[in-house]
Amino acid sequence: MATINFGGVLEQVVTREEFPMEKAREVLKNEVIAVIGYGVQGPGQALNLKDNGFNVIVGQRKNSKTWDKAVADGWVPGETLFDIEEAAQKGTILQFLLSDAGQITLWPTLKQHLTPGKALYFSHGFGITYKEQTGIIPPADVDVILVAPKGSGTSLRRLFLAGQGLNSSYAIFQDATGRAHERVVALGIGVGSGYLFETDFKKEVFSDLTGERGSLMGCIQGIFAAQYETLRKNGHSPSEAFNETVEELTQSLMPLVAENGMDWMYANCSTTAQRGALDWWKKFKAATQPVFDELYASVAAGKEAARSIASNSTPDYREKLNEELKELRESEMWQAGAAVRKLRPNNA
Ligand SMILES: NC(=O)C1=CN([C@@H]2O[C@H](COP(=O)(O)OP(=O)(O)OC[C@H]3O[C@@H](n4cnc5c(N)ncnc54)[C@H](O)[C@@H]3O)[C@@H](O)[C@H]2O)C=CC1
Ligand SMILES: CC(=O)[C@](C)(O)C(=O)O
Ligand SMILES: [Mg+2]
Ligand SMILES: [Mg+2]
Repeated sequence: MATINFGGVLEQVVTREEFPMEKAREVLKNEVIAVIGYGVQGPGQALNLKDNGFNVIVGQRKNSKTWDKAVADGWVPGETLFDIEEAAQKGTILQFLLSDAGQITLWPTLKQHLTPGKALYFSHGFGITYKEQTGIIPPADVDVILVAPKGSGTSLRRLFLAGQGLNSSYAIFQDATGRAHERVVALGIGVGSGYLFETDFKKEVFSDLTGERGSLMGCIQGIFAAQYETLRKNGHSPSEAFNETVEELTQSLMPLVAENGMDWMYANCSTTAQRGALDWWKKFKAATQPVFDELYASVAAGKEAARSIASNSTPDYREKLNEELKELRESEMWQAGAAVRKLRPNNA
């Protein structure tokens, strides 16, 4: 473990330098890693593990779209692709990568295959932390571990193919074999993490649910929509409003933030912009702080979990989500966005 100073707080991280791929392969050489579920994280993690030389099989419902996707990705039925039960029986490490709601349905089946010494692996603290709601209570004689890539499974795969890596957190909920630590770190390196930072199941799910509802996904759409509306109300055209709200941010300014931080992005803008941004960010912070505190409380109380389980357990949940996504896509702002994207020189 390397000790790294994160803004004045010392934390332990695991990097690829100190835990190289050869070591990970050595640790897991006698394991069969069964990736259960082939949605977004499933493909990213399974393909990265396979390409990194691990022994991987995939478990997925037969006669489903994702079964066909697994076949198209090169998994061979009867050799490396099985129905969920068969994969769970063959695996020594079961990577439970169904949707959080799907995990509840499948748990009674999966549990039967968690024989002593196996490891149960999650990419989210959800099932374990909200056990009153999920009923997921693992037997005492298996390891229970977590590697949570901090990003989409799609990005995990893309970054791997580009020779880079996504950061992940890792946690141990139960160490039955004495090998939980080496198993979880080896898996974290194997799925393509750039480095791993330590957490626990509860902290992982509380921060993750806050982040995706907050600044990563929910809040950002909210502030885009609010600023766009103000500009439109005041007579600005859709192209002007979209450029000044989204396009400039994603194309020009966020890459600078990613590269070297907020002050660097500010420093590369005009002194006029810097003056205004330095004055106004505190006002926006004060306005949104109560909403973030409300959000965190809702996550901690299990209300966000309850809502997600209830809405993702209905048979038509996918259609309903697609309808809501369509509404977003067809809003004037994102239609303006589609037109703006087409005009980018590299798309033209
Ligand atoms: N989407 C992402 O990139 C990220 C996901 N995670 C976590 O990884 C885990 C997997 O998430 P996703 O890949 O997004 O899942 P997903 O929502 O794409 O579903 C994964 C698979 O579960 C199957 N499934 C759903 N309900 C089922 C049921 N009742 N019976 C059998 N199969 C069922 C689906 O067909 C799909 O193949 C979750 O715990 C999630 O919170 C963590 C980080 C990022
Ligand atoms: C991609 C990710 O990390 C999220 C947003 O937390 C998720 O998909 O659940
Ligand atoms: Mg996340
Ligand atoms: Mg999440």
